[in-house]
Amino acid sequence: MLLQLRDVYAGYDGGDILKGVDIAIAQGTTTCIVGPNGAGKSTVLRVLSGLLRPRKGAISFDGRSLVGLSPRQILALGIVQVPQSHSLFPSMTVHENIELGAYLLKDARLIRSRLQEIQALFPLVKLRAREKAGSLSGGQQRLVEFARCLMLDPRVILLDEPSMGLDPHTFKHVIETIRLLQSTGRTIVLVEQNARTGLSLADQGIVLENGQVRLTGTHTEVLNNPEIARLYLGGTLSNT
Ligand SMILES: Nc1ncnc2c1ncn2[C@@H]1O[C@H](COP(=O)(O)OP(=O)(O)OP(=O)(O)O)[C@@H](O)[C@H]1O
Repeated sequence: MLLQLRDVYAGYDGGDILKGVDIAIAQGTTTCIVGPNGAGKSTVLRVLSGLLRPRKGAISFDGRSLVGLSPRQILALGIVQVPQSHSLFPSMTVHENIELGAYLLKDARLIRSRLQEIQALFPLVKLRAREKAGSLSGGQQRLVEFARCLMLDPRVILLDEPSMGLDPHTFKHVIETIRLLQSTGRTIVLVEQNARTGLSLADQGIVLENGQVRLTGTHTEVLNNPEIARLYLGGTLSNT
């Protein structure tokens, strides 16, 4: 397994939010974590990115422990989180924003070649390179945020509720962008409120409830689990 959490306990001043979480993620797959508000989904991403140190338990990435590493060290190992929207600098150009994604890199040639790869994958990044990021549509800005994270050539991409607050058009754009990231063979860990959509993008589905993994399975196993369907995927999500 590329990424593994074993019996992880983590939380804030108020006590543990994650209470013995076990998650195993294979290289090149997409895992979607669903569950009710407050279940600890974002907290799982926080322990993976190093923003929150687990109180107990093990987290390993490609055979090495991540516990105790700083967010910067974890980033340098190739685990990046795409920030929730509005993280671009609107008065800077698209190109300048993309370049900021390379801030850990020193080698100008490497930066150039990464930029070319990203432009090939996201033609918009080249087409609109000189325009201010703030002049792009919401969906285009999200796309630039996703593209920017590729400057570090990450092995793992963490996405926290990428669909949150988006209009249907932008939402479609974001789903297409996630599919594009998947096509590059990246490992993706996705937390998604829109459980049906999130799970349909994923190889593996994880239902987190009250800081514990309630169910792990393929996305169809999770989608078809009668109890899960009733609790989390019921009528309200059926038309998304
Ligand atoms: N920085 C923080 N300090 C203290 N408590 C926090 C902090 N961040 C989150 N919490 C608490 O931890 C619990 C789990 O939060 P988390 O964000 O992981 O939930 P979630 O499953 O992602 O749900 P949501 O969809 O509501 O974000 C919540 O009760 C929340 O109030």
